[in-house]
Amino acid sequence: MGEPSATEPEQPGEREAGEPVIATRALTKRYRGGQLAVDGLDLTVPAGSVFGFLGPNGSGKTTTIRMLMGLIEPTSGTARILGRPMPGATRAVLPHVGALIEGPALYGFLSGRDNLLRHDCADPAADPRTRRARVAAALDRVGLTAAAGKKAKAYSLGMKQRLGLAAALLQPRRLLVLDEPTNGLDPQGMREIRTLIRELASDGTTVFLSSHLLDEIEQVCTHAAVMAQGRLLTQGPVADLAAGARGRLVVTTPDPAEAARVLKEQGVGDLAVTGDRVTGEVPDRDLAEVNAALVAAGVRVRGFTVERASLEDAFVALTGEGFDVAG
Ligand SMILES: Nc1ncnc2c1ncn2[C@@H]1O[C@H](COP(=O)(O)OP(=O)(O)OP(=O)(O)O)[C@@H](O)[C@H]1O
Repeated sequence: MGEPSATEPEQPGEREAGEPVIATRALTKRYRGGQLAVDGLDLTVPAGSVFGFLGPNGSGKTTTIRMLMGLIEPTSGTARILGRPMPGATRAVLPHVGALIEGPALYGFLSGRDNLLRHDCADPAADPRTRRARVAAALDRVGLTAAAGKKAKAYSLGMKQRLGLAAALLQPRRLLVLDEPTNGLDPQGMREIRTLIRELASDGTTVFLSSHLLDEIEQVCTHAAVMAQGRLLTQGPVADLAAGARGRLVVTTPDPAEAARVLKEQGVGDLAVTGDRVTGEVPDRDLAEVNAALVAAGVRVRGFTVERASLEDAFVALTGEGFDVAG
């Protein structure tokens, strides 16, 4: 690790409470072949957040993560992690960052425990005197203590992923960067990893995870950024992003045809009738008046609500198209 200068703190970012854990300005990557993979990205990841980096395949998530971790140089723009510039401060920053990128590198013929011991040996910052205890604690953390003696090749995909997370947790971390941590897992494996992420976050670790799964982001993340074709569409608290898209008015009634007619008169657009449910865009006028108009027209109203918009609604509103997760 380099000598700290008079102007740079030795512990990255600790001086600046409240400073974002990740901040990029106009971060751009054009690959040699000419492909503009990331285009002018301004990303702000608050300390303590579980930050979902969402986008379809090919939208530039992995390229961004590789720039953040100092694995590739940006074409232009800047990235700061824990208040320090990347890739310049890579050696000072990375000991505080646990990463799981493109699946864990494991030796199948070694046990889970021996994989972690080996991994820790390769880390020059790791203290050999505390190695066994740290490996045991990391195995415990991810629920692999009972399977620690099994060869890694006998592990399920979910167990391998958890072992990869354990490797990232051998040291106390201020930031965890996880690239598609549930990719390829069955629903049970996904649940386990999501639970683990929530637990890690509740200890105060900032977690930055990429995903192409909208519901995953809604379930585990406090904040999110949405990427499409290398560009940032939006970022912020998940609740705000979803609220940015308007919900839908839902009227439940045994008189759906008459209800649809009245709602149309009341200025409700994009009406759809399915069984006893009539849905439409939330109109600009007072909903009490809309409801009163239904009742005045003799429509028997069983239910009258505005369904909360999901992150998917927000995405559709932003892009004008569905969120295609194929591939
Ligand atoms: N090494 C490379 N050289 C040239 N082009 C690349 C390279 N790596 C990625 N790309 C291209 O850059 C774009 C963004 O890719 P990237 O892998 O960052 O997206 P992603 O959102 O992480 O997608 P995925 O989830 O499929 O990994 C894609 O068009 C991809 O083909």
